[in-house]
Parts: sequence; C-alpha cells; structure tokens
Amino acid sequence: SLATCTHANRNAALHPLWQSELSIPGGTRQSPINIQWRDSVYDPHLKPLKIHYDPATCLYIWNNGYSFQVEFDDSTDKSVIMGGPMENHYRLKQFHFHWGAINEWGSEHTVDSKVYPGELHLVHWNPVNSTSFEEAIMENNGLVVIGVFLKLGAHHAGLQKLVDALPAVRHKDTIVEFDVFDPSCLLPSCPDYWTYDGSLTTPPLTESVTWIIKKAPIEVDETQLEEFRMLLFTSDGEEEKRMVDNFRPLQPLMNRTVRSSFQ
Ligand SMILES: COc1ccc(C)cc1NC(=O)Nc1ccc2c(c1)[B-](O)(O)OC2
Ligand SMILES: [Zn+2]
Repeated sequence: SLATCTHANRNAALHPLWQSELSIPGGTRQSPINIQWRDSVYDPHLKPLKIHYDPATCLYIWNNGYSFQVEFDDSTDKSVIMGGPMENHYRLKQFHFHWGAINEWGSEHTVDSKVYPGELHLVHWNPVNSTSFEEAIMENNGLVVIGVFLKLGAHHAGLQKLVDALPAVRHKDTIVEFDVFDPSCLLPSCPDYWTYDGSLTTPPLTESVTWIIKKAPIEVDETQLEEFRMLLFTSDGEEEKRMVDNFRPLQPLMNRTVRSSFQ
C-alpha cells in the first residue's frame, strides 16, 4: 500500500487541482503520529468541545474501498462542532473507521506507542473559509477530524445499528440508505483530548487537518469488530480481499507540538 501511496503522491503532485503546496505530502505535517503523553503541552486556552449533531442529517452508508463511511447532509449548519482549538464552527460531512486484521493493532494514531484495535474519524469542514468539503481538503485549517480510539470490551449498543447495515455494503462502491443516526453516541463521555496539525491519512494526503484525538476510548465487543473485518476492499465479481489493516503507518512528528486540553 506504500506503493499506491507513493503513486497517489505522484498523481497529487502532477494533478493541476493539487498543485498548491498543501498537496505535496512529502511535507512537514503528515498524519497519523504517535502521541507521547509526557511531551504534550497543556494549553489552558483550549475550550471544551461543543458538539451539536442532528440525527436527521444522516444520509447513507457506503463502502468506498478504504473503509465504510456514513455520509451526512452538509448543506446547512444543522450538524456542527465548535470550541476546542477552533475559531469558528465546522460542519459534519462523514465518519468512518480504521481497524486491523486482529485485535493487536488497527488504530492510525498511537498513544505512548500503544496501538488500539480500531479508530473512528468524525470529519468536519470549515464553511467560513470554503464552499464545499472538496475545497476545504485543500485549505489550511480546512478540516477538523475528531479521532476516537476503539478498545475491545463491552458491546456498544449505539454502534450495533451501524454493524447491522454492514452486510449490505460488503463490496466496494455499494451503498445503503441510513436515515437516522446520531454519531454523538460514539463519543466517550470524558471531555479530554489532544490536538495537533496534520493531514489526511488517505489520498490526497493534504495537510489541511486540525486533529482532535480523544484521550478516552470507546468500548466495542469482539463480534462487532469481526463484522468490520467481513467487509471487502474489492468490488463484486473481483477476487475477494478482506477490508482489514486499512490504517496508514506512523509519520514523523517533525517540528510539531501536541497540545492537551487537560493537565
Ligand atoms: C480518494 O479520496 C478522495 C477523493 C475525493 C475527495 C474529495 C476526497 C478524498 N479523500 C478524502 O476525503 N480522504 C479523507 C478525508 C478525511 C479523513 C481522511 C481521509 B482520514 O485521514 O482517514 O481521516 C479523516
Ligand atoms: Zn480516517
């Protein structure tokens, strides 16, 4: 997958849309990273995160060949986040997950080199500086992504509604309607988070993301993770490849500081 990544970089570098410096992912602020807890710096100016999701803005689930993704109606400010490190509100666009073939690994970010079996990404874009998500991924501070670690443990009742829909999106480019879902049920109750400036972890790898990584994981059970692992990277009719290990390798921290909202 490194080859495809490099391939994508070459495309990104060549494609006129991605000519701007933000798009050359040989850059200085790539994601994911290992968060060294003792090196993170408490920032008392960081505000609590404010999250207002309208469950009616949920549209559908689809398999995009990287993960399964739940898309939201982002034509209004009905589902937004604000506060935290943000200077204005950001609109919810989609959420998706990353996971491993086995419970020993799967997350993109790590904490003191601890790997979790999975990681949820809630993706939001800046409607003040951009007119669409597609534009925002090219902008500095274009996106805010909330990362939540998945830990093996109790059954997650809120997640189960998602899991029950997965057989319908087993193959790449399949889609199923998903009308009412409130993703705030996937957030831990603990308000603590880290935040740092980074990038998308799949093509086009643009350096447009303010990451907010929740300190506390959510618990999911083995059967729920096993359902994720039943998905396929491949389209119907192709030789089946199980959708597992869909995480990017750790990237160098370079000249960045991770801030914490807690002491
Ligand atoms: C082929 O990929 C695309 C094609 C067309 C467009 C407009 C965007 C993309 N890519 C994209 O959104 N990636 C992407 C977006 C957001 C996040 C991540 C990846 B992540 O790092 O996993 O978590 C947050
Ligand atoms: Zn992601």
